[in-house]
Amino acid sequence: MSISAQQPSYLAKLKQDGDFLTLTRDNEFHLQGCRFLLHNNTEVTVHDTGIIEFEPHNITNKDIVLSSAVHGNETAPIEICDELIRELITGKLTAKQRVLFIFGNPKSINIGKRFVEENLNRLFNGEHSKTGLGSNPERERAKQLEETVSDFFNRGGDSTRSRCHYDLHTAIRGSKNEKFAVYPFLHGQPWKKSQLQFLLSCGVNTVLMMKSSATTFSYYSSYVHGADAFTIELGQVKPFGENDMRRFEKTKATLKALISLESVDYGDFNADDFELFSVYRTINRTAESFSFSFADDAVNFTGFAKGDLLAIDGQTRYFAEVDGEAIIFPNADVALGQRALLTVTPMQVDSNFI
Ligand SMILES: O=C(O)CCC(=O)N[C@@H](CCC(=O)O)C(=O)O
Ligand SMILES: [Zn+2]
Repeated sequence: MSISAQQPSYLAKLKQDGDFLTLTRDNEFHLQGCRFLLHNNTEVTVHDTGIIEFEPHNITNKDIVLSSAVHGNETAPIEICDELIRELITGKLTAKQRVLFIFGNPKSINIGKRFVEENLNRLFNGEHSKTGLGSNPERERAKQLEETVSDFFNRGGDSTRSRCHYDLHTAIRGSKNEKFAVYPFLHGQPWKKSQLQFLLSCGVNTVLMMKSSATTFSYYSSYVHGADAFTIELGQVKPFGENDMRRFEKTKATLKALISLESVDYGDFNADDFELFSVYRTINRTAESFSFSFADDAVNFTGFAKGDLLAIDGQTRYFAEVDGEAIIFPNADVALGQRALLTVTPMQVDSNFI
């Protein structure tokens, strides 16, 4: 980002009301950057549309990335981040840690759709620049977001600092377990109980352990920057104004504490507090004719008996291979070659949790 010497015309209003979300929505593709100090000496940097950083004047030990609107119609996470940003700018909340907020896809917020041309959350980890398709705004945005996150973590300092990235989403379908997180593939590294405790404090007691690399934003931060990164599903997709914000109180309070305290105690780990799942397999859509055997309103975590038909992809029929194989993120409408379904089976805490 280039920050010009001349302060932008939006600055006085932004300082007064903290409404970075409206500013982002009014500038779908680009916003002049700027830097300013709050009364509490926090340095605020607007990097571009939808990208704002807070750097407190005190010594910090955490670098926190909070993203929302990677899918534009997933409004509850946007409303949560909007509130946190407003409170930081207006001084109601004081940052004690470095924090970078990202509204991923501003135009998709405005059209109320998951994406405009291409699913942004399939374009990370370099996928944005792979040959095949020409560029489009989502590919450019994925590249910019990777560069911004890299720059943010690198400026934070060495790897003794705690790096985290919570990518906030809501799911298309209802879910038996309303809130759940996806723990990206760690390539054999152990899963962290302290992160599960953080998630529990957010009201998230269900976690899926991925078994392979991905092109998602959370996998990128985990794999490339060693961050504790998760995709966090906070409920079901709803339009603005229709979210019951009482359902997000624990998440908001936990994020506020994370940002505004030097350290937070999330209590002792107790395996019984969690429902953990291991990804059993990923089913991609490869044919034009693709359908599921279950109803459009079948919820995430619905389990099937061994031998039950799950999906038909062209000539291929997929049957449940084990009793209790449960469906996550079924979506028959994805582009060819993309994930149409994840299935999971329960798992227990073992020695690979530290
Ligand atoms: O409900 C759905 O079908 C999708 C909800 C969603 O956007 N989930 C993320 C999960 C990303 C991950 O696997 O870490 C996505 O599909 O991008
Ligand atoms: Zn999403």
